[in-house]
Amino acid sequence: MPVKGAHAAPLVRVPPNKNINITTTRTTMAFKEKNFASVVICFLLSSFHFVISSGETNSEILLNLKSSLSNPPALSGWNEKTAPCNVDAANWVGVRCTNNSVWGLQLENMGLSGKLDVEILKDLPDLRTLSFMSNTLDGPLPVFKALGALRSIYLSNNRFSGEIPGDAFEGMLKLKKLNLANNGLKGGIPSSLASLPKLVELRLEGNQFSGHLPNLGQKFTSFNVSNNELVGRIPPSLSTLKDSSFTGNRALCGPPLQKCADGSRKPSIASIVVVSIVVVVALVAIIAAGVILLRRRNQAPESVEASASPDLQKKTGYKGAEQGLCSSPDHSGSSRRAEPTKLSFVRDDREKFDLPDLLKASAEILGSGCFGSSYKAALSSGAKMVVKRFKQMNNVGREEFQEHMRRLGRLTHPNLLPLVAYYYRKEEKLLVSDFIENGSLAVNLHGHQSLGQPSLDWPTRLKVIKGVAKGLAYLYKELPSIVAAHGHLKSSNVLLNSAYEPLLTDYALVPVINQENAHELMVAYKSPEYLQHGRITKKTDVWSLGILILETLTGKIPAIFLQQGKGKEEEDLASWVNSIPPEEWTNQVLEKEISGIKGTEGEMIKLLKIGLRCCEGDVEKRLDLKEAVERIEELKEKDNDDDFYSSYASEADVRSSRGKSDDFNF
Ligand SMILES: Nc1ncnc2c1ncn2[C@@H]1O[C@H](COP(=O)(O)OP(=O)(O)OP(=O)(O)O)[C@@H](O)[C@H]1O
Repeated sequence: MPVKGAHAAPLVRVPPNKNINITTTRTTMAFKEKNFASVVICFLLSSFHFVISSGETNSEILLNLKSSLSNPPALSGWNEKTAPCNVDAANWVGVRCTNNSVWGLQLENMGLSGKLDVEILKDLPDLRTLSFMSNTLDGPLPVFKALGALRSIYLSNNRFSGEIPGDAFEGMLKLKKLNLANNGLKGGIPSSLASLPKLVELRLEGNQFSGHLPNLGQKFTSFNVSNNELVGRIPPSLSTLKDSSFTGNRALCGPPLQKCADGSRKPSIASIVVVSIVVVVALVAIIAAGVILLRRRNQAPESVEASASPDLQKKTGYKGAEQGLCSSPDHSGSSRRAEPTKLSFVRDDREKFDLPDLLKASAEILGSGCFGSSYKAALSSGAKMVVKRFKQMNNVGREEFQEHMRRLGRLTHPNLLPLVAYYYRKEEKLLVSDFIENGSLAVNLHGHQSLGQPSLDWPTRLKVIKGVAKGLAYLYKELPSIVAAHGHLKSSNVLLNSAYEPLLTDYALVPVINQENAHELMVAYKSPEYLQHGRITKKTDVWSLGILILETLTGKIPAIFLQQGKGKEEEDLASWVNSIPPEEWTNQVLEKEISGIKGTEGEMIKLLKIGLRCCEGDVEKRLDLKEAVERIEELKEKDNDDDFYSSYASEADVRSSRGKSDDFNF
C-alpha cells in the first residue's frame, strides 16, 4: 500500500518502481494531514528510498528477464555490479533510461531464444517501447495487455507462432506502433487492434494470418499485411494504401487490389457468352500446353518468366529499394528454341534438384536488376533458393561458361554467397544460390526506413563494410586473372545473413558478360577510369567499395547522383561529400540515424575518409585494395575501447536532455 510504504524504512519493499508516483501522491496527502516539517522529512525519506530502491528493482526485473531467456551471452553484462540506469551502466546493453528509470529495451539481433515473458516487465512504470527484433524467440505471442503504457512493440523476424486471442491488445490505448512481421503467427488478426485510437503503424506481413481483415479505421503511416493467408474484401478505410501492403494473400480483394467478384449478381447473356469463349480458349490452350510439355519433358523451360510469371507476379514481394546503376536494354533477342540441358551443380555438398522442381515450387519475384529478374523459390524440402536470369551472356560458349562456373563453385569464404548451380542455354543463363533472409544492404539502408523500420546501427554498418572488404580481398587472391574480380559491387549485391554478416553476390561475372552490354550493366563500368579512359583496372573495385562505404555512412543512394549529376560537378556520391566542408561532415554528411552518438563519430569520420580515398578519380592516388582493407580492419566501433552499448546510455542522456521520446526514433 502506498501510504504504508511511505513511512516504512527505505529497504522495506514497495511495489517496484512505483516510487516516483507514490512519492508525489504521498507528499500531496501529507501536506493536507501533517505539518510542514514532517512532510519535508517524509519527502526526503521517500526520495532517498527512490534512489536506493529504483536501481535495485530495475535490476531485479531485468535480471529476471535475462534468466527467463536462459541467460543469453549477449546479456552477460547485465549483472548486479551496477544499476541499469546509473551513469556507469555501460554493461546493461540495450537498456534505455530516462530520469533513472527504464523507458525502453532494444534487444535486437542478440541471439535471444526461448519464450518471452513480458509479464516480468510490468513493474517498470516508465517502459514505453520494446524491441526484440531479429532474434529466435518462439512460442505464442506474449500478452502485452499488462504493459498498458507501451507505445511501440517490435517483434519482427522471430519465431512466434500460434493464434493471437482477439482481445490481446484490448485497453492498450497508447499503442502507436506494432511490428510482428515475419513470424509464424496464424489465425485471425486480433480484432482488438481496431479499437486502438493511436495505432499508426501496423506490420503483420510474412505470417500466416487468415480470415478477414478487421475493420481498422486508423490513419496509418505504415501498414503491411502482405504474404499472409487473408481473404475477403479490404475494408474501405484501408483502400487508399499501396497495393504492396496487401499482395501475396490467399484471396484479398477490393481496392487497392482487384475488384471482388460479386456473387450476388445474375450473369448476363453477354457475360455467359464471354465466359464460354474464355473457357473454350483456355481448354485449347491447356491441351496445347500439355502436348508441348510432353514433348519437352526433360528439357528446362525456355524462359522462367514465360513459364512461371503468373504465379510469381501474384506473389510479388518487396521491390528492391535500390536503383540500379544501369540501363538495362534486352539485347538478347531471346528465342523460343529449346535446348536439351539441365541444372548443373557446382558443389558436391548441396541438395540436388532439377529446374522443374524449382519452377513448380511456390515462388516470388524478388526484383529486377540490370540483368533481369531474380526469383525466390521454396523447394519441397523447405530450402529457399534464388534463381537469377542473365540474358547478356550469350557471347560466351558453353565450355568457357561451364569452366568459369566451376571456378566460382570452388570459391569458399564467409563473406561470399556461394553459387549452388547454373543452367546454360545459348540465349539465357540462370544462376542459383541460397535465399538470404535479411535481404540486401540496399534494402536495409534505404528500404526499411520508408517502411518505418529501424535502420542499421553503426556497429552493424561497420561489420558489413569489414566483411565486404574481406570478401573482396579473397576474390582478388583467388581470381588474380580477372581485372575487376567483383566487377558489380553495389549495395543490392551485398546480402545480409541472419547475423548481419555481409555476403557478396553477382561477383566475378566480367569474363562472361557480353562486353558490348557491360558498360550499361555493370558497376565497374561506371568508374571514373572507364568513363574517362574506357578501361577498368585492378583498382576499379576499390572505387565501388568507396562508393559503398559512402552510401553506408550517408544513407544516400549512389545511383541518384549518377542519374542527376551527368555533366555536373556533383556527379557521384564522393563529389557530393567532397563539396561539403569537413567540419560539417558530422552534421550534414553522416546519416542522422547513426550520427549524434557520443564516442563513435571519430571512427565514422575515419571510415568516411577511407571511402573518399577509395573514390579518388585519379587511379594513381586511389588506395589499392590491400591498403583499403588494412585501414578498414583497424576501425573500431567506438572512439575508445569501451563497449559500444555504453553509447546507449549517453544517447539516452542526450535524449533525456531533449525530453523523453516514445520510442527508439525508428
Ligand atoms: N540470394 C538472395 N537472397 C535474398 N535476396 C536476394 C538474393 N539475390 C538477390 N536478392 C535481392 O533481389 C533483388 C533483385 O536482385 P537482382 O540481383 O536481380 O538485381 P539487383 O542486384 O538489384 O541488380 P543487378 O541485376 O544489377 O545485380 C535485390 O533486392 C537483391 O538484393
